[in-house]
Amino acid sequence: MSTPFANFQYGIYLEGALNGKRPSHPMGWDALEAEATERLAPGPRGYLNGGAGTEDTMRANLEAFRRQRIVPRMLRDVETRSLARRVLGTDLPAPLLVAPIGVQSIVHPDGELAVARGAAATGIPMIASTASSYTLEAIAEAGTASEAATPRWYQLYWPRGRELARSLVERAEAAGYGAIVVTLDTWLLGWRPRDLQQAYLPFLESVGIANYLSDPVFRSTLEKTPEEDPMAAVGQFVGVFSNPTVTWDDLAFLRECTSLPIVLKGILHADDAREAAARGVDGLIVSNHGGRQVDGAIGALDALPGVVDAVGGEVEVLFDSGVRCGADIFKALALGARAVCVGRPVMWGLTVGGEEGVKTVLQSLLAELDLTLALSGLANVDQIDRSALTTRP
Ligand SMILES: Cc1cc2nc3c(=O)[nH]c(=O)nc-3n(C[C@H](O)[C@H](O)[C@H](O)COP(=O)(O)O)c2cc1C
Ligand SMILES: CCCCC(=O)C(=O)O
Repeated sequence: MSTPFANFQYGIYLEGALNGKRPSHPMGWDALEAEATERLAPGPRGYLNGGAGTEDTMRANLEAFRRQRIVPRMLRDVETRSLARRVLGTDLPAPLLVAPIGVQSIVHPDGELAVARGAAATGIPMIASTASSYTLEAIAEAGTASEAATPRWYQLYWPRGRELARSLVERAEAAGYGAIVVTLDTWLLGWRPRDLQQAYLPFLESVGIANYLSDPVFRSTLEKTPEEDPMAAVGQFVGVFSNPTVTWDDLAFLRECTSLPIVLKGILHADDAREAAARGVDGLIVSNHGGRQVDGAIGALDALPGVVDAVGGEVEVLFDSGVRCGADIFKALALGARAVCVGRPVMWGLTVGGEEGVKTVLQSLLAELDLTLALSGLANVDQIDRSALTTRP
């Protein structure tokens, strides 16, 4: 049986030919970005599209993909194909997830609820951010309304105060999230000139703090309820959302809090990957946060092979930062990623078309990946390896 994503594009051609019906949003990745960018108000636009400092690392993420080129093989019977892959003990329809992105209601009022629904419709797991505009419980419910089987993961910003960390993790486990993704690269927000220029930070408008306002431990630290004094709650959030004192030794505490797989997001150095493996974590995400944190940092794809070589056999290595099309997913898989997370393109789909836009972006990525696989002479994702690529100087 061929992949469930095969021939997605023929459906679009047919709709156009038979019914004169064109897709409601752009089908080219650059056009999608351009349309979303045009629609957004300056504050959210800068927040979504911007990076740290000179944005050198944000560009390096894209350039790293352009340096890798696929060398297709021929005459290999690619009629029967599969994108399916088991990731952290769960069978996924494809090695693809939606990266954790906070404050999604700044681009569309339905925010994470629309992403949860759009992702569930394709079977692709969403990683819900701690800094979401809706509570983690509401996001879980939105994601199960249509397709009960789609897994979801929870991304933790490790806060100041272990009891708050425990509370968030226990809530996520109770709400059916299947893994805890701890983000390591954002103990402090990076230097982001586009946001500084506009004095724009969504949290100051109370966006992205729903999980805190609904948390009994967080609420117990406030003198007045958030309903009585919203700005005091925002101030408290800014003070506790992330905890730069956390070290490797603290991971043992997290392990005590949950039996779910633990994934560390933001690993770039092979020695950190080895340390993570030695501490018994289940997975890593090679990521530089989309170039939003350390300007001048290595392009994420350039860091991937070193991390895979260091620990690929012991720990599942996932990837994000700079994925813009099906070929990019293929390239990251070829360099050893077990699965790939897509970030900004999903937000552009959300901006342009809400739930439908998210669904279209994910379906398009899957269809493109399937076609890239087949046209490269491969029948399933396990056959993608480094021999499929050549490096352009
Ligand atoms: C607007 C925005 C918000 C983000 N919020 C979070 C977040 O709350 N938690 C997190 O771990 N990463 C967050 N990230 C980083 C993404 O998970 C991911 O690493 C990044 O988007 C990858 O870069 P790309 O989208 O350019 O491919 C955010 C990224 C963007 C663009
Ligand atoms: C509290 C920070 C959440 C958003 C984030 O991670 C980003 O803007 O990159």
